[in-house]
Amino acid sequence: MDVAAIKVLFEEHKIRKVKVGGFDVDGVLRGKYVSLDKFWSAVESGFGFCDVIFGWDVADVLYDNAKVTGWSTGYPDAHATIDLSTFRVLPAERDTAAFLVDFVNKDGTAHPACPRSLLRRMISDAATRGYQPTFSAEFEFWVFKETPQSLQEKDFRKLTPLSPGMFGYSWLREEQNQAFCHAILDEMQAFDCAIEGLHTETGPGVYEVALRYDEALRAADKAALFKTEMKSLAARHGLAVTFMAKFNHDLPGSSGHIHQSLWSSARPGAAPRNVFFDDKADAKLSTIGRQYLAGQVALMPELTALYSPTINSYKRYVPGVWAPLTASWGIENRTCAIRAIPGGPSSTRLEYRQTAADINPYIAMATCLAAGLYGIDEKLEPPAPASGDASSRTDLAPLPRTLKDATALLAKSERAHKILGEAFVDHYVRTRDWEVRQHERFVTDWELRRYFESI
Ligand SMILES: NC(=O)CC[C@H](N)C(=O)O
Repeated sequence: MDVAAIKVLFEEHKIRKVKVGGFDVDGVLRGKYVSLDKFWSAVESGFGFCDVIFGWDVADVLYDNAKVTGWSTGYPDAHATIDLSTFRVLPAERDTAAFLVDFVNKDGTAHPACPRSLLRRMISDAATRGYQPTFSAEFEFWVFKETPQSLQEKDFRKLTPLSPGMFGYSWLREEQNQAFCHAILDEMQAFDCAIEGLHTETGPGVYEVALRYDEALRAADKAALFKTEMKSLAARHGLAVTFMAKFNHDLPGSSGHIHQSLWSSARPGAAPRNVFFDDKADAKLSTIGRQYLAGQVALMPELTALYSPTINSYKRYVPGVWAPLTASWGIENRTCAIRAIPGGPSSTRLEYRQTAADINPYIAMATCLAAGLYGIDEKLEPPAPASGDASSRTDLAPLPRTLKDATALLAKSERAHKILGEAFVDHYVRTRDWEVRQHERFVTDWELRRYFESI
């Protein structure tokens, strides 16, 4: 989209203000309002954005081990470039346009810690092999009758869910919360985050949304923006949502599954077709599809820290709640980390099920793509598809069960460094190492309840 097209859109929507933002390593959208004058000059030549957004953690505490920025560099500005094609109007601020930015170095190369730039690089790696990745995300999230203040006051405990009881696919609960459900569907459509399906999952106040598929960068934008915008939308309804992987040990976790296929044109100018589809193959999955799948299965344990980024991600990995425990795949098998979905020429695809709602969509999608392309490059053959409960199989590689173990595997993975780039993986490992250390020193309420009196 060029400047002239944006000017027409600004006229049409009577835009008076602009908000620009970029996603950090934890998938948090960091942004600000800018005046129209500032916006137009930034469109021309970019603008400065303090690089502390890559120097602090999810709670704005400064890393003690980062190399990309820090006290030693003085936290200078990173250079941000506005992606005009991400134009949106904010649902609750109808005169305010929103744009996403990419972070770049002074020489124009991508900033090593910028997740959106990482995904761009993987998409361009796919393009050099002739493939266009088509992705989508689905998220489960829990909704509470709480506000940001009440969450703090209650210390995140004894929260009131939007609705009581276990009631999956509940026609009733949706009707009882109709204003909220309609707002999700209508506002997300208007915000270019179109939803294919919305339903209650099993648990008090838990919903699942399937976002419509799109070209990978746009799919990641939609996933990341959905999570951000959902929090604002809920607040306007007097509600709060969480995308934690596991907010309560007694209830199911929240998935963040990623649907994937690669598309390619047989010759220049021809319409692209889904190269995962082969009508004659098992599960309709072509050789390219099998190789892509094999790459993801082979690299799954060592890339887990990228797919499961928080301490909490690993609490979801328990038996009996459809969260995978092994590096496995199966045909229409929801106990596996990857579900092959045999469909028609356009719908045959892979569902990556290891990931939870706490993913940074850019990093998770970039990692899926990098691992899949690795499988194609190496012409890997996947293991036999798992049937029955793949989580209880002891012959399949287990997934790491803590962020500490997953980070150690990632740190020593030569393949991860090769396919995702030294600079990004080095920075990412540092951030996860920090996260582990932050957690290790913390005394939890579980410890107090268990040991305080009795030990
Ligand atoms: N929708 C589902 O397949 C359930 C997923 C499950 N809640 C998980 O954490 O992975």
